[in-house]
Order: sequence, then C-alpha cells, then structure tokens
Amino acid sequence: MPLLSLSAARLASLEAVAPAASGRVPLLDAHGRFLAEEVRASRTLPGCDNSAMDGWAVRAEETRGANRDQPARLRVIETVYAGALPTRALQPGDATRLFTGAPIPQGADAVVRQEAARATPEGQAVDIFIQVRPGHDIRRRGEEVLAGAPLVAAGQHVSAAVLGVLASQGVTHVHVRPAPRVAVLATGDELVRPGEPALPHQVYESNLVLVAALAREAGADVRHLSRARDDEQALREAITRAAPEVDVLITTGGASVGDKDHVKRVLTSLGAHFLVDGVALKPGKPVAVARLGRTAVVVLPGNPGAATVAFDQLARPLLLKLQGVLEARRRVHARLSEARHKQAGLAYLITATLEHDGPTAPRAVLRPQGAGQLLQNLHADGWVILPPGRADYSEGELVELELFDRPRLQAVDAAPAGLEP
Ligand SMILES: Nc1nc2c(c(=O)[nH]1)N[C@H]1C(S)=C(S)[C@@H](COP(=O)(O)OP(=O)(O)OC[C@H]3O[C@@H](n4cnc5c(N)ncnc54)[C@H](O)[C@@H]3O)O[C@H]1N2
Ligand code: MOO
Repeated sequence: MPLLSLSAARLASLEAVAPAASGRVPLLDAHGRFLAEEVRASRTLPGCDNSAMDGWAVRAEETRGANRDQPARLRVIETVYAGALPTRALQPGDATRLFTGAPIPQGADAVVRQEAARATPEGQAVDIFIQVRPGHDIRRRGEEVLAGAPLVAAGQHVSAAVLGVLASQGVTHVHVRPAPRVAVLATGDELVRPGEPALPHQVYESNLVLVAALAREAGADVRHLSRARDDEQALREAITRAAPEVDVLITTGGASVGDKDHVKRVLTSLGAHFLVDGVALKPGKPVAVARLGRTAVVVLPGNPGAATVAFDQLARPLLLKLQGVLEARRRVHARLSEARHKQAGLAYLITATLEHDGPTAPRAVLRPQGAGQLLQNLHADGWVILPPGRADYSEGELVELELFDRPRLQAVDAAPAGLEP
C-alpha cells in the first residue's frame, strides 16, 4: 500500500468505526463524555426580575438627590426572602426589604444595597443614602437565557460548566455515548518494566502509560494494558486475548520493517483488514489502522515521540468518532524560529511554543525534535505543520501551527460535508 497523505489517512481510518448508540444517563455520570443531543433551555432564566443584592426595593425616582447628609426616607412595607413572593405593590414613599434572589415587587424599579442605606431602629422606615437609576441591582427576567434558546450543542464536551448549566434548567438526565473501551499492547524485547533495574542498552517501557493517558484524554475507558515479546506467537496470543474485549486495540512498537517488527504481519494472519498502512508523516510514518472483527486496531510506532504524533492524528479522531464527535483544532499563522530542512515527500509535525513578541505574527519556537524523544512535548502549544511538497523552510517564514488548546467540537452527523477532520 503506498503511503497515504495525512488527511487521506485520517478519512480512511475514520471508516474503521461508527458512533456508538447513545444512552440516557444521570447528569453526573455524563461528566467527561460528549453530548449526543442538542439541549435547549426549557426555562427562561432568571425566571422573574429579582434582586442582585441584600437591600431595599425602591422607586428610583424617589432617591433623586439622596446622600448621607440628606437621605431619602421611605416606609418599609414588608420583607421578602429568596423563594418567597411579595404580597404588596410599592406606592409612592414605599420600600420593600429584600434579600439576594428575592422577586422585585410591583411598583419598584431599583434596589439599594444595604451598605447604602440604614433602617430605623424599629425597621418601619429606611434612610437611603444614594441616588440610583431604574434597573439598579436588579437581575432582569430572561437576561441570561430565554426558554427555547439553544444552550449546549450536540458533540460538546460535558464539563463542570456544562453540567451546571443543565442542572440550572432542571435537567436530570442527558444522552451521551459510552466511553470507548480500549486496550493497549506494548511490544519490544528491549523494554524493562518501570520499577525494575534497567541497563544502559535497555529502555523503560513508557508507551503503555503514555498511550493509556492519551486515550483517556480522548474520553476512552482503558480496560487492558499488556506487554508482549517480539515474537509472532506471543503477539498473536496477546492480540487474540485483548481485541475481543474492546472497541479499539492500540499497539505500540514492531510497526516498521525490522526483522522483529511482526505486528502488522500477525494482524494480517489473524484476518485484519488494513485501511491505512503507512502515512507520509514524520514522526509516525509506520502507523497503521485496521479492522479485526468488531475491533478497530491502531498500530503505533514504538518511538515514543512518533507514537504520540500518530496517536494524536489518527487514534484520537477515531476515539472521538466512536463518541459521535468530530474535532477541528484551531490554526494560527506563526513565524518559524529557525530554518528547517525536511524530507520533501512527508508532512512534518513539530511541537512548538508560541511567543508573542510584537505586532506581527507570533513566533513558533520549535522544540528539539526526535521521534524517540518525549521531552519535546512538555509545555508545547501545538504542532507546527510543514506540509509535503517542500524540503527547505527558512527562519522567519510564515507557517501554520495547530493549537492543542480549545478545539472546536461538532457532532459527527452535524458536520458539514467537506469539513476536514
Ligand atoms: N529501515 C527502516 N528502519 C526504520 C524505518 C524504515 O522505514 N526503514 N522506519 C523508522 C520509523 S519512521 C520509526 S517511527 C521506527 C518505529 O518502528 P517500530 O514501531 O518498529 O518501533 P520499534 O523498533 O519497536 O522501537 C523503536 C524505538 O522505540 C523504542 N520503544 C518501543 N516501544 C517502546 C515502549 N513501549 N516504551 C518506550 N520506548 C519504546 C524502542 O526501544 C526503539 O528505540 O522505525 C524506524 N526504522
Ligand atoms: O515515524 Mo518515525 O518516527 O518518522 O522515525
């Protein structure tokens, strides 16, 4: 199979999965999932004009000219707490004592907070020390949202903020799709389990925890972590054990062309159907995506830096699609901090930090890059994308940077045709 371009590989790999059926769950169980439905406001909020402060409801015109030396004296006709209703309308010269959240009585058009007034000892009257305008310290009915307005779109991540909004509407349950079940399998004879002694030629196995955490960040339920030797039989057994239990099996290592790189061969012998086998991408070129029975399989290269890029570009979209979500990262233009030479036929993704140093486009400061390295990923703002078709880039040249932060999320079925995932 020839190397696919990154965008072609993305589209091809998304064919490996379809969104799971959604179910209705209690609000808190939806935390961290993605909404499978649009939620509209069923209530207008606030539901009525109410006080933003503890104080007195007044007729604003009756505070004209009031100050500490010449307060406006008003008669207090009743006290209203949040959750109660006023029973009397304000007539000229009246005020109602009320507390934050209490409904505004008829006839009142402003609130004076209690620090700007003083009640007489018996509480029958109040001296107002400030002049207020109509609307002062009143939260207006509907100023937050009107019944029927869209609140949260399908595909949105259910954060604490989203849950708060839904609860404020009296919602108890929402539709979400279940977390995709994931297994991660690391291969490599040179790998040593963290915690055990490692000689200089040996490597601590770090991809299991790395990939499991990346999968969780994409909403997955990581069920199964395992390791296998670079041995066809051991790999066959490990894959056969893990795959049927999960929606997505992610392997790392043994993906390339070396004598001990058996993963793709073993998958083929088990009947896997490859949708992607190699991408014009660096790092991450050997990545593959296949279907093995009902399980999608993503074969990541063993180099941790390459595994990170390949996961981000192919496994993450696939996990999100299972949850009904299409993610589009924001892109900005930035000036390259240094010249770069690359292989012309490949797209390069290089971690970078953005530095805003003036009125022009920000600088993309490239992190030291190596497919085997991970430190480059710490504190990065995104990937600089150097597309295929060119080999040399000069310092200061404008390039595109894909930001990790605040991607746009949409429901898969709501995505307009032609939007590149
Ligand atoms: N002759 C060629 N050699 C290579 C090619 C090629 O096209 N022709 N491709 C290169 C590319 S690109 C990559 S990326 C690597 C990845 O290949 P593998 O997936 O087969 O990775 P391994 O050989 O198993 O390991 C590579 C490297 O990563 C370390 N590693 C592996 N697993 C882990 C782990 N779980 N935790 C930490 N580190 C791990 C391993 O020790 C190796 O250093 O192949 C190139 N070769
Ligand atoms: O994917 Mo490899 O990391 O390009 O060397």
